Formats: sequence, structure tokens, C-alpha cells
Amino acid sequence: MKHVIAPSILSADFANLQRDTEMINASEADWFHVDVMDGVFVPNISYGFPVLEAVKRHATKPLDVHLMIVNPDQYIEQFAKAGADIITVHYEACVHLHRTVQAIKATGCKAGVALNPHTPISVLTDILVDLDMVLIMSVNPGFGGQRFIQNTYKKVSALRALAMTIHPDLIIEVDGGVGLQNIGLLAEAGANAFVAGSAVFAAESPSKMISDLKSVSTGSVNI
Ligand SMILES: O=C(CO)[C@@H](O)[C@H](O)COP(=O)(O)O
Ligand SMILES: [Fe+2]
Repeated sequence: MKHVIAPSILSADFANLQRDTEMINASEADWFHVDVMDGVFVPNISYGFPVLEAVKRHATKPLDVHLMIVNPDQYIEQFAKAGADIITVHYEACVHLHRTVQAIKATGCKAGVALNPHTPISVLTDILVDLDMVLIMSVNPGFGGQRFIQNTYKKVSALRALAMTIHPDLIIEVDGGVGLQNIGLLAEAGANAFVAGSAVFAAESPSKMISDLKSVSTGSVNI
């Protein structure tokens, strides 16, 4: 498959969530990106199981669930039951990351690990082969609409170089401030999945923006 576009429903209109879900269904988007924030790991609270279940009832594409919560182990099964297809936990929130990743896989979901902007990719060297995806945060997690951090390009290309020898199929997803202005360079650096919240939902035509994001960059993903 060509690179993945995952619109973030954090920027959707929650009073019109069915409409926005159907827009994503009908668009060239590949996944729904679902940001769960607990007000502890990040200084914001978004939504939890009821919203995830509601989106799942209408979505025709996989749900890419980004957990910005402490102690994610406690909720993995519940997120899988609520409809997650990919579950991504933060490296910074997990004491026993290998155990957490195995717990995600045991549910049948794909497993991802997210890195905050200050966390070096080297911390994942010994677990990379066990992962389906690494999510590189290109803003500090907690809010949509923030400015993209330029160091992300370097980080993505270093991760792709590391993955090349031990896990060539690794999905590298970039999340935060992604839009037409940087998606091409990110794809060149080695990313192949892109989250876009404000770029999509603030656009005059969200579905045209999704098509534009899909066509701008190069790269592909094996899923
Ligand atoms: O995880 C997060 C924020 O913490 C993201 O998924 C945002 O929802 C992306 O929004 P934009 O930066 O694209 O507006
Ligand atoms: Fe996210």
C-alpha cells in the first residue's frame, strides 16, 4: 500500500462525529487516528471508550489508537474490545515496555510505540523487531494544531536507517503539525504513515486535503 494517511479525529467536530467519520470513510484516508489523553501523562483530556466505540460503529477503516495515558497496561484489552486495530503506547509511560507490547499483540491488535520529541530513538533498539510501528511525535503530545518540530526529519531518517537492517517493514508514523509543507520531506526521510488533524479539518475541503496529502509524498507500507 502507498503511504498511510490517518486523519486525527481530535480535530473533528464532536457534535458532528458521524458526518466526519463518513467523510473519512469516503476519502482516500487509510486509518482513523484516535488520540486518547488522560490529563496525567499529558496536560489535556480528550475522550475514551464511548467515543472510540461510537466511531467504530461507523468507521470502515482501521482505528489507529494513540494512548497518551499513564499505565496503559491496565486498559489494553478494553481498547481492543472497544474497536482498536492498532494500539500505540508511549515509551515514556511504560516501565516494562516489552511486556506491554506483548499484551497488545495478544489482543490481536498491531503494536506501536510512540516517542516524545526529547526521547532518542536508541531506546527502542532492543525492541524494534517486536513492533509493527513507531510513532515519532513531531510536537509535544497533548494538543492538535501545534507547530512541527524540525528535528523530526533527522530522527525519522536515523530510525529508518536503524530499521533497515533489523526490521525493514517497520511502519514509521509521524504525528503533529504534519501538512502539505512537510509531508514530502518526511516521506523522503523514511516515514510512511502520517497523522494530520488540523491540516485536514481546518481545510476548506477536508477530503481534498486528504487526497492532496496522499498524492504529495512517496513511500509505501506493508500491512
Ligand atoms: O497526538 C496528537 C497530539 O498529541 C495528534 O494526533 C494531534 O491530533 C495532531 O494534530 P495536528 O498537529 O495534526 O493538528
Ligand atoms: Fe496522536
